[in-house]
Amino acid sequence: MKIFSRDQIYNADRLTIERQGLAAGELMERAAEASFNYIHSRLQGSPTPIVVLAGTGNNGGDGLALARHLMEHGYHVEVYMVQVRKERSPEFLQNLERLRERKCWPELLEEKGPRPELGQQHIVVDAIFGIGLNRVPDPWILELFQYINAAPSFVVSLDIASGLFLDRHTEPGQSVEAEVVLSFQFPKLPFFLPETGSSVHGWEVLDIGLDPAVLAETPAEFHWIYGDLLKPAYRGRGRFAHKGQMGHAAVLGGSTGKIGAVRLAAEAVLTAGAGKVTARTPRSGLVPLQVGLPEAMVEVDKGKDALESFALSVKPQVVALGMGMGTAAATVQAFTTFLEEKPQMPLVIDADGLNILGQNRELLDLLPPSTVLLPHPGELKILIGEWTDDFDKLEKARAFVKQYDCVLVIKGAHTLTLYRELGYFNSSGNPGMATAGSGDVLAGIVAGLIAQGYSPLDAALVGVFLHGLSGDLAVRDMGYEALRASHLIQYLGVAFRQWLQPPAPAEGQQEG
Ligand SMILES: NC(=O)C1=CN([C@@H]2O[C@H](COP(=O)(O)OP(=O)(O)OC[C@H]3O[C@@H](n4cnc5c(N)ncnc54)[C@H](O)[C@@H]3O)[C@@H](O)[C@H]2O)[C@@H](O)CC1
Ligand SMILES: [K+]
Repeated sequence: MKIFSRDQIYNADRLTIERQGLAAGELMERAAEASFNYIHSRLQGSPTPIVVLAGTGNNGGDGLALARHLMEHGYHVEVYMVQVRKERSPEFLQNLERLRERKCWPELLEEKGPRPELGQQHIVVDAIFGIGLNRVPDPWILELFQYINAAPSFVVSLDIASGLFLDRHTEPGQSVEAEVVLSFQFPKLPFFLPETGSSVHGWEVLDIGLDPAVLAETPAEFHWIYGDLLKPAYRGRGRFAHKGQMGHAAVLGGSTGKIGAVRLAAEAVLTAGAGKVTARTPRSGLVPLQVGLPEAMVEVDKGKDALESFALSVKPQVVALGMGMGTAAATVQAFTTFLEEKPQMPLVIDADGLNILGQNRELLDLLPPSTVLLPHPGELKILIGEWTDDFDKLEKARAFVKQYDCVLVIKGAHTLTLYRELGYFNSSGNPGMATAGSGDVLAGIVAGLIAQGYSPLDAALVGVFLHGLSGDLAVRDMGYEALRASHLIQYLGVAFRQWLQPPAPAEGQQEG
């Protein structure tokens, strides 16, 4: 699903109005009806009091139109006009008039004056600012946000949590915190970034019928990725498949005390469907790997505790390296030699592989095109430098990807994969996956997919998605606390099966 910029949203609105020959206010009416349907289907007419806080732009207009629908269906609604500025948009005024025709006179909420009572029994509809926010709100409005956030009411924001900028950083505490955002047509970029996403506890995309051709022909820089979108990438297995055709991945890494990382990655390679895996570790890895993972072939290095050479006696389709590897001088030298010899297969680089690259930046220039790098935030910092906020991080990461022509997978909630000009946010996964070895498993899955012929980008997107889905399935049995990286491998088969099931009826709901 595309994530549009502000200009793209306004443009899609405008073109839809033109092409569908809509009257002024028609799209707002659709947004209000969709929001009403969402709320009504959940409240089912219950006498919950609803407080609508409307700004004076089109987001406020959405709020007023929604209030009208709610009142017409017998809900108890109090409407407040938050005087964010003197100007009022024409569609706001149109909807204000419609409310007045129905004998509803919204109360003005200004800098001075009383605040509405917001109790546990209330639902608050936050329609103060939408995507039109272009400067930090006045202090009294920020205080109003704080007042709303401190209240025990359930907050539903229209389109975006008021105060969040669509395309730049919002300081903590300067936006409404929404239990759910009813986001029109597209999810919004700040939902996916840790700093701003934390004020959006859940979100739902509501279809307001923007012109499908406009949506299709507008290229988006960011995408929200879920399983059905990835299905065309599935490569499957022929009936006459044998292991020699299903790909061979090598996993290079480990150091004494961290051999388990290689074991997890190698096991994930096989569980993701690759035909063969070779693990290359220091000598101390031989016994644990042979005993722990009998399906793997093991090559040991002359170094006892750390890798001193990356020279493989086999010719795999992909090499995953770095997990548990350490940064001993001999290992750095071995990695350097390996890159200088221009490896002829795709690489998947994780953990200490990334640390070595960050500390020896000349090596970055030696990476084969489309190398997959899988940093967590700490490793990302080593690669791209410090950032001031998430939007700055995005910019720096995109510049890095452009410079080194790599697939950069930034791990975390909504793992973000960047390649060339585009970014893809993942939809699966949960906080239980924040546990040791989780990244090793991901690297193994991605390598296992590349071995089978997936492009590095497809392997990253599918791998990240299945890894998260596996975590979501595992957590149902394990709970968040007990979930360990091994479980992500254990549930991978079920994740594959669930991914490939026929699509369920479309529903946009998503926990943010
Ligand atoms: N354009 C359309 O056809 C549609 C727009 N819709 C709604 O319209 C919203 C966008 O509406 P607007 O563009 O009117 O913008 P907003 O309603 O978000 O904001 C209103 C106006 O306030 C001003 N403003 C910005 N920052 C301010 C600040 N800090 N203090 C005071 N004033 C400030 C801006 O001039 C802005 O246009 C969307 O988020 C969505 O809710 C929906 O009705 C669907 C259709
Ligand atoms: K809002």
